[in-house]
Amino acid sequence: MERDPLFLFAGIHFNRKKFAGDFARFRDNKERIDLVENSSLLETSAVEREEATVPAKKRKRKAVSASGTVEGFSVFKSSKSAPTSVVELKETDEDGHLKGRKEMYRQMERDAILRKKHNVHVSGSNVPSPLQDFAELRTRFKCKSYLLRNIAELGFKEPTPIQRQAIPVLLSGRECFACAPTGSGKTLAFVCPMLMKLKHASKEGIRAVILCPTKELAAQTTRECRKLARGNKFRIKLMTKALVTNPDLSKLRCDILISTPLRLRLAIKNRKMNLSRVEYLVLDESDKLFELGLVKQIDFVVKACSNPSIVRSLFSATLPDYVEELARTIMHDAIRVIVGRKNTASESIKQKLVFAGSEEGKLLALRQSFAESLNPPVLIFVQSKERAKELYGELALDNIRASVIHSDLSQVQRENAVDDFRAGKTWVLIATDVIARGMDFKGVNCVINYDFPDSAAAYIHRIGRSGRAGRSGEAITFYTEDDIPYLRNIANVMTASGCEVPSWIMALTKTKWKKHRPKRESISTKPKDEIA
Ligand SMILES: Nc1ncnc2c1ncn2[C@@H]1O[C@H](COP(=O)(O)OP(=O)(O)OP(=O)(O)O)[C@@H](O)[C@H]1O
Repeated sequence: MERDPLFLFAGIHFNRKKFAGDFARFRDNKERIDLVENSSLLETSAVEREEATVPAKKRKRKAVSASGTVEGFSVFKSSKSAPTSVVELKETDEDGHLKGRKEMYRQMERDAILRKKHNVHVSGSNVPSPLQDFAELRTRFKCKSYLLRNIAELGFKEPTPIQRQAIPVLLSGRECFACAPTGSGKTLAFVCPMLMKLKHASKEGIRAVILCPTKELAAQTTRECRKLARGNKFRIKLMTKALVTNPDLSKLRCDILISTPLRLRLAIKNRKMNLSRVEYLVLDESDKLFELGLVKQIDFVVKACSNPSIVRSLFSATLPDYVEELARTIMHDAIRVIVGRKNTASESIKQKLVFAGSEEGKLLALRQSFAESLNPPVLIFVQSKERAKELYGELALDNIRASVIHSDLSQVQRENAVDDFRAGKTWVLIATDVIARGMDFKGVNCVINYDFPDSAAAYIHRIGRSGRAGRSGEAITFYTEDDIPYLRNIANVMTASGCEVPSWIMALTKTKWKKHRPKRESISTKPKDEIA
């Protein structure tokens, strides 16, 4: 009887003596690679196991699309990557060969244990070993001391789970799509290997590009990049409005460029920006970038990054199936890294649903919370800029130190709102979804969804502004009658991250989520013409 190779390598309990016969079948190098592949499959999560059991028909369809192209999006396909083995079999003679194989199995076991400990699930062939610690960056990958020093100065003692696995994947030249909870250090997971791969500043043009869905996030990522690159002479540039109006960007001296897709597209199209030397491309918040409206711009940028040895990666806290399927078909031999369960909220956030009855009820509940228990800084999300202005007006009446951010404000005003909140000058920041993704406000104690989010992903990203980097946080979501059909969707996210939900909510039928932005009564208690 053929034994399932997965069975052979079931983690640390493998009994080599008992299965010596099976063992002998795995002699040559080709099989060694198969085994490494299989062992990585072993570590897949329950979610991935579910995928393995999808009906054959579905799987067949996937297989077909994996070899074909996605309509209007075929640009990722040209990439080459050099598969890298974690354990090199150095010995060539028979004894040495055996010794090498033994060491390889031991390493596979160690990798499996480490991944299990940190809840890391991988799939793809020949997955590099996760990092034990940051020191391994030097011993295994010859990381320069400036970077290790900067990591230490930022107070990072241990790599986070996504950093443990995604960094070696990218350093091995493999493409990667990664999904890890909000606030779990994804930025370092892609910036660190990027700095290591680029090695030093060069005059050869743009060599790395990071795409972010919003200007605020692009600015934040630029700052983080610069902090990590301190002591090296990399030119790290943010694609600002001023830069994009420069008539000729063909000679821009820049190693790393961080931009939103729209600005970068303009720069390529109208300002002769040349991305043909880009070796490293990151799509941060990739599911947002793949949303309708942005996908054309992404396609344009990715095509412009025509270097055949480019390494591309996708990072997000939410990775819907359609983005994953797209990524599967367009990336070359990519490794998938998932921390925890896909599309769940960070477990360090205490989540609560509050029935507010009406719009009036929400304002009352908010005022009451401020009076009784709310511990600033607090971030409040509403569904539109009009409502942000209205709520800001109301909180001003209560003398609460609040600021507001929405798309009607100038870039400077938006930056000031974020900076004031960061610096503690304001305690409450009222926002639309413009800052729901990626923004890292370290000490946010509570996120209030004043208006119910319009999707599960929006919920996960919004509440993920608190409970970051292992800190605890709180999230309160107000709902009214209008929101009840969608309650169950949020409740599912809550239970998946360990929060309790009343049983009547779990008994509601799940509604297929359309963008849920009902027309809501005005928040304002002031006459209309007095609202700023
Ligand atoms: N190894 C580490 N140890 C401790 N803190 C870390 C480590 N790596 C990153 N951080 C900190 O964790 C916080 C969150 O990191 P980051 O913004 O990269 O999260 P993220 O996973 O990208 O979140 P989001 O999905 O919301 O964009 C930051 O304040 C960062 O400085």
